[in-house]
Amino acid sequence: MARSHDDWDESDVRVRPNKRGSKPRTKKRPKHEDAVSGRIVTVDRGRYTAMVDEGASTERLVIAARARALNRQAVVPGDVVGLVGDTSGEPDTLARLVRIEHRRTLLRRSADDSDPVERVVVANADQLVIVVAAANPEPRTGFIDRALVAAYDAGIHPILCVTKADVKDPAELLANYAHLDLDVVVSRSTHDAASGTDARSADGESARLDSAALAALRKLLDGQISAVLGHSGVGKSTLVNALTGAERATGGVNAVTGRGRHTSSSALALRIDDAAAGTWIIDTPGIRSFGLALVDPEHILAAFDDLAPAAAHCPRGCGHSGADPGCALDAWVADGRAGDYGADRLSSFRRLLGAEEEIETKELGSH
Ligand SMILES: Nc1nc2c(ncn2[C@@H]2O[C@H](COP(=O)(O)OP(=O)(O)OP(=O)(O)O)[C@@H](O)[C@H]2O)c(=O)[nH]1
Ligand SMILES: [Zn+2]
Repeated sequence: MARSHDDWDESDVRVRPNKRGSKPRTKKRPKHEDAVSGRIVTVDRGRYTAMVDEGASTERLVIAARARALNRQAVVPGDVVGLVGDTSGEPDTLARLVRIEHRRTLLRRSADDSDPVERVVVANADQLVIVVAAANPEPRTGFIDRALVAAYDAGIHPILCVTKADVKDPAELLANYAHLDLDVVVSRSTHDAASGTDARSADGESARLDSAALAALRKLLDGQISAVLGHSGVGKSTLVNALTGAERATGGVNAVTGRGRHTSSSALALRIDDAAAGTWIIDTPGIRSFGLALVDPEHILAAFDDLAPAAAHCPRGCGHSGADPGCALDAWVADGRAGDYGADRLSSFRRLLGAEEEIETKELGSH
C-alpha cells in the first residue's frame, strides 16, 4: 500500500456510500446517495471532465465544477468521483463534483522552482510506463531509478518502454534492470511497409513504429490504468498517439474531451482504440520528477518479494542500506535464500534506495 493513500481521503469518509451496499446502521445516511459515478479524464481551469457509464450505451462525458465542500482537495485524472445535479452531459450543462472515492494509488510530482507545492497528478494508476529513448536523447538511469522508486513506493507496477531501438541497441541500458520486477518493451521505428504502424508525434512529425513492439505494449496495457511518463523527445506522444489515435496537440478535436487543442499541462486520460472497458492511458506532461523525500524503504523492499522476508530479522527501524549495521539482507543473500540472482537483486534494491540522492545527470556511457 502506498504511504499516501489516506492523506487525501479523510474528507471522503463522511460521504462515501456504504461499500457493501447494506443499509447504514444509523439514520445518518451519506450525503449525495444519488450521486452518479464517473472517472476523471482531464482537468482544465476548474472544470473537471468525467466519463460516466464507461462502456455502456449511456456512456458520456460530463463536465463538472467542484463542490465547495471538497475545499481545496485536488481532483486529478484517474479519480473516481461522485457527481450530482445535471449529469446528462448535454452541451452547456454543468454537474457538481461532490466526492472523491478512495484512491488505490497516487502519483505525485515533486515541488520545483516554479511551483513549491508537491502535487498529486494521477490517481488509481495500476501501472507506470516509463518511456526512455535508447538514444537521442540519451537515457538517464537516474531518472529511470527515481521513477521506479516512485512506482514501487506507490504500489504501482512499472513498465520500462525503450524507444528508438533502431537508433541504438538498448542492451547496455537494459542490463541495469535485468534483476528488477518490471516489464520491458522495446520499440523502434521501421521502414518496412508491412510491419509498421504510422504514427505522429505531438508536433505532427511522422514515424512508422514497429507493429510487433506496439502490440506487445498494448497487451501489457489491456484492462489496466497506465500512467505514461517520459522526457521530451523520447517518442512518448508518438507512442501514445499510435495506441489511442488521439490528436492531442495537433490542433484537432480531442477524441476524449471533445474539445479543441488540449492546452493545459494537466494529465489527460485517453482510451486505447478498441480496448476493453477500464483500459486507460494517462499521459502526464506535467511530471518531470517525483517527490521522493518521503519514500519508505519498506515499500520499496515490498516490491522485492525474495528479499522482503529478511526484514523480519533486521534491527528495528533498519533502513536496509549497505550502511545500516546489522541489516539482515546481506546474510539472507549470502545464504542463498534469495536465489541465484540474490546478490544482483540486493544491489539493485540498494541502488534504488539511493536514487533520491542521485542527481539526474548521470548519462549512460558517461560514468
Ligand atoms: N528513430 C526513431 N524516431 C522516433 C521513434 N519514435 C519517435 N521518434 C521520433 O522522435 C521525435 C520525438 O518524438 P515525440 O513523440 O514528439 O516525443 P515526445 O516524447 O512526445 O516529446 P514531446 O512531445 O516533446 O513531449 C519525433 O521526430 C518522432 O518522429 C523511434 O522509435 N525511432
Ligand atoms: Zn535491513
